[in-house]
Amino acid sequence: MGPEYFKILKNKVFDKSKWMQLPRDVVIGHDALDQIPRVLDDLKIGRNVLLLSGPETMKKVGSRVAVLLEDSFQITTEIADTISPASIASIEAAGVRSDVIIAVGGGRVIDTAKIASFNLDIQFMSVPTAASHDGIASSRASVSTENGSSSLDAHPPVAVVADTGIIADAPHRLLASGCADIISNYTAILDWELAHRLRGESISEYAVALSRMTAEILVKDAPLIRPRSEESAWIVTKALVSSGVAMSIAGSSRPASGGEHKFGHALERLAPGKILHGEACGIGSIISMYLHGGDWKGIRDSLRMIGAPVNPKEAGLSDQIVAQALIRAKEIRPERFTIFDMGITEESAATLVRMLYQE
Ligand SMILES: NC(=O)C1=CN([C@@H]2O[C@H](COP(=O)(O)OP(=O)(O)OC[C@H]3O[C@@H](n4cnc5c(N)ncnc54)[C@H](O)[C@@H]3O)[C@@H](O)[C@H]2O)C=CC1
Ligand SMILES: O=C(CO)COP(=O)(O)O
Ligand SMILES: [Zn+2]
Repeated sequence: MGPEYFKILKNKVFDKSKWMQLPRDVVIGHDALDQIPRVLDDLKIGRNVLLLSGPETMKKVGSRVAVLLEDSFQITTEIADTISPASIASIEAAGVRSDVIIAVGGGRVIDTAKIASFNLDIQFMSVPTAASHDGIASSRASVSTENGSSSLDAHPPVAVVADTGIIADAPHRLLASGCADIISNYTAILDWELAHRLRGESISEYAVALSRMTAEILVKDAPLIRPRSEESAWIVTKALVSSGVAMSIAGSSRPASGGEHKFGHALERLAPGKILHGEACGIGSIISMYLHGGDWKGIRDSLRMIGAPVNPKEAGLSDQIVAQALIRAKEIRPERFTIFDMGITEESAATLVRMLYQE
C-alpha cells in the first residue's frame, strides 16, 4: 500500500465527513449590546467593521452599536431595507475591506449579512433586534427569487449578541411570529420523516430530536410569554438559537422548514408585506398538522395563547388568498417533498381553509 492508496483513502474519508458550523460566542441577556466590543476582542477578527442595519433598526439600535465601537474600531455603516441578489451584491461591494459584518436587525438584515460575509469570506455577528425568526444563529439563508424562495448555503454567525431589553421593547407581534416559526418545527419534522420514509431522503435523528424538543419547551413555556417581558424575550431567543443549531446539525433547514414553510413563502409572495414570516408558517402548520393526522388544535391553541394569528381573518387576509397559497406551496422549492406535495386541489384547499380556520 503506497502513498497513493492513502491519498485515495483520505479523500474518501474527507468525502464522507460532515461539517457542522456553529456560532462560537452566544451572549443573551439584559444590556448584552454593551458586550459587543468585548466579543469582538475575544474573537480577534480585526478592527474594520461593516455595520449593517435596517432603516428603522439603525435609528433604534444600530446607532447605539456605532457609539460603542467608534473609539476602537473603523466603522462603515450600510442600510439594507430589502433582501435580493442586488442588495446583497451592494453590501458585498461595501464590505470588501471589512474584517467582519455586524448585522443589527430582523431576519432580512441578518440573512443579507450572512450571505454577503460568506461570499466575502469574512465573519459576521448576529445582533437580532427582534426574536421574530430562527435564522438568528442558523447557517442557512433565505432569499426570495423569481421561483419563490431559495434556502442558500451560508455560514452561521461567529457570534450572536441578543439584548433581551431591546427584544422585549420590540412590538409583541414580532415575538409571537418567532414563536410561530418555532411551533412550525413540529410539522417540519413530520414532513422530513415523511420524505425519509417515502423518498429515502437522509435524515438526522439528532437534528429531529433537537428541533422537536425546542418546540416542546416553547409550547410548555407558552403561558409565560407576554408582551414587553424580558423573561419572554429570553425564553424565545434561546429557542431560536436552539432551532438554528438543529439546522446546522442537519446541514439544511429541513428540521425547521417543511410544507408549512413552503405555504408560508407562497403566502408572503401572494400578499407581500401583509404577514410576517413566522405568522405565515404558523398558519400553514395548522393545516399541515391536520393532514398529518396530528393534534392540529394543539398547534392552533398554542399559537393563539402566544398571540399569533391562527386564521386568515386575524392575519388580515382573505380565505381565497390562503387557499391559493396552499395550492401553490408545491411550486416553492419543489425538491423538498412535504404533505403539501401530495395532491392538494382547488376544491380541497378551499374546504380545508373553511373547515380548519372557522373556530
Ligand atoms: N436563515 C434562516 O434560517 C431563516 C431566515 N428567515 C428569514 O428571515 C426573514 C423574516 O425575518 P423577520 O424578522 O420576520 O422579518 P424582517 O427582517 O422583515 O423584519 C420584520 C420587521 O420588523 C422590524 N423590526 C425589527 N426589529 C425591530 C424592533 N426592535 N422594533 C421595531 N421594529 C423592528 C423590521 O424593521 C421589519 O420591518 C424572512 O426573509 C425569512 O425568510 C426566517 C427564518 C429562518
Ligand atoms: O425559515 C426557515 C426556518 O424557520 C428556513 O428557511 P427556508 O424555508 O427558506 O429554508
Ligand atoms: Zn422559518
